[in-house]
Amino acid sequence: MSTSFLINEIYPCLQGEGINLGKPSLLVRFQICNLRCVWCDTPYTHTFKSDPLNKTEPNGKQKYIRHTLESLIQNIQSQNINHLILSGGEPTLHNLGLLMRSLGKSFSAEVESNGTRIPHLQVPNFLEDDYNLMQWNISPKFSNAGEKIEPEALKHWANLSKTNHSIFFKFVVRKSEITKDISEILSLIKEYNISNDRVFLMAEGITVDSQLANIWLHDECLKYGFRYTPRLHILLFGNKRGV
Ligand SMILES: Nc1nc2[nH]cc(C(=O)O)c2c(=O)[nH]1
Ligand code: SF4
Ligand SMILES: [Mg+2]
Repeated sequence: MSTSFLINEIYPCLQGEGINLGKPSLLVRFQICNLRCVWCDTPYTHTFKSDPLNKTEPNGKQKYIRHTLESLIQNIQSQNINHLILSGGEPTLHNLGLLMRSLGKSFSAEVESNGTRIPHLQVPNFLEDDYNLMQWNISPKFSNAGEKIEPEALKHWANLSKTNHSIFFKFVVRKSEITKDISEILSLIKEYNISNDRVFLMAEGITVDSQLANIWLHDECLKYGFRYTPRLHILLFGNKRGV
């Protein structure tokens, strides 16, 4: 059976978060997630309340597309953008190694992952060398998301980050609970020996207001030596699909 990829949407955009903020990119959003964060901003990748069930169609036809490796590559190559954001859902539920090996060296990529999985142990055909084919933006979800971290998986990413300089950690925090969030993040990075320099803090929220007036976040980042990331697409467009 050939490998297939469940794709929710593909669109050009400027990377809105993290170390490549502002970089022209093609966002490839994979369907399915193994978590259920309370503040998830992309529930349409894995719940049946919104997308992918199209309520206007009698049989609730699903909106995501099952691509073969070949058709996904064709779609990506036709868009003339050579930097990919592989997001979701949880993209590591799909074979990203095979995808990037097949696309070849003219494409670069960064993965937006929740860090609960260990691809070379859990994804058939994901090779240890494949980690070097993309940057990894690992965003562990903890109590503020109503989720728990996967200790073995976080240990894996933390260990890999010692030798692989393209691994970053992005923690979503809330102004209303910043003391609790920071204290959990500090104990996580201590326990897993993650360097502060690899850590981004990002304010939770899908409204323009939630991304403004974040001096509190600036101050926390400066205090602990973390990096600050805004959410550019939310600042520019608010809560909108495809941006
Ligand atoms: N512009 C833009 N940049 C992004 N970076 C990560 C995104 C995501 O949804 O994971 C995202 C997104 O949805 N839009
Ligand atoms: S890991 Fe990401 S996509 Fe999955 S439920 Fe949490 S926020 Fe949503
Ligand atoms: Mg997102």
